[in-house]
Amino acid sequence: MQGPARWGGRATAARIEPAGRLRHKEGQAGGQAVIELRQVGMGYGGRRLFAGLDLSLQPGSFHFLTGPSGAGKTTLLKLCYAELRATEGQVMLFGQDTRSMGRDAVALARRRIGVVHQDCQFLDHLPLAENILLPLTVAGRRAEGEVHLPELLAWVGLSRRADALPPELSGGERQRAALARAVITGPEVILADEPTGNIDWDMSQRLLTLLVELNRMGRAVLVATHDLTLIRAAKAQVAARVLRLREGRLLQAGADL
Ligand SMILES: Nc1ncnc2c1ncn2[C@@H]1O[C@H](COP(=O)(O)OP(=O)(O)OP(=O)(O)O)[C@@H](O)[C@H]1O
Repeated sequence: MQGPARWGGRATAARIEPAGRLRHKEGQAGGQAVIELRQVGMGYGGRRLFAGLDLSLQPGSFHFLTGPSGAGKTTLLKLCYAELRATEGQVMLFGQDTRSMGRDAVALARRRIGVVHQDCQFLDHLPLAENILLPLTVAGRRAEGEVHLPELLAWVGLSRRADALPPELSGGERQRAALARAVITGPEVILADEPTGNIDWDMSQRLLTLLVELNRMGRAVLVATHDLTLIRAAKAQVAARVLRLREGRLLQAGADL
């Protein structure tokens, strides 16, 4: 595994952060949350999933979100990056209420959030490197990405797979590629939905380490996962808060985890 010592830790972190933003630390007194949900309610087709839900992600924080299948973890993540609009309450992105933001403002805020989706889809006809560059290509910032790409690929351990097509990748390689794609724009927040869903324990650990490293670089990280073993393993690496979504309520998990 490539650890911070091997690839240069913080110095490298600065280089894989093209946007050159941030360096907040968790616990900055009274600091503005990067994402905040206030009394949020959400449901589909008249069926309420949750209500009165509060969540505040501070810069530099690390949260796990757990809960039974169908509790609404993916839905909650989608609210956090304004993929969905809440049916009740306020969703604040970087201090702005999404209800009063136009489409462009929401799009700008979303660029500051990197998302690793549960199914991590790629364009199968494009090599891995192109897929990772895609968010910057679309934003007209491809050249910026090309400068950082070799180091980013090395960081996720995929230097030798740059030319591979997505269908040729293993599950763990896909997850790491998805993480690289999520961070190439230099987001301030990383939201990961079951990033270790289909990969073995060693690879889960490796992915966890990458997320912890991102967090040490100052990013807020929120990971939705069923995997309580992963959460327990993370405790040795990071001061993470564990939130449990269950029967429409979001609770801080106790010492039983
Ligand atoms: N677009 C949608 N339309 C209707 N119902 C939906 C939609 N998306 C999700 N649901 C339902 O909402 C509930 C919560 O789904 P969600 O995917 O958020 O849960 P989850 O906790 O992430 O589940 P899992 O752990 O299985 O991924 C489920 O019952 C799901 O079927």
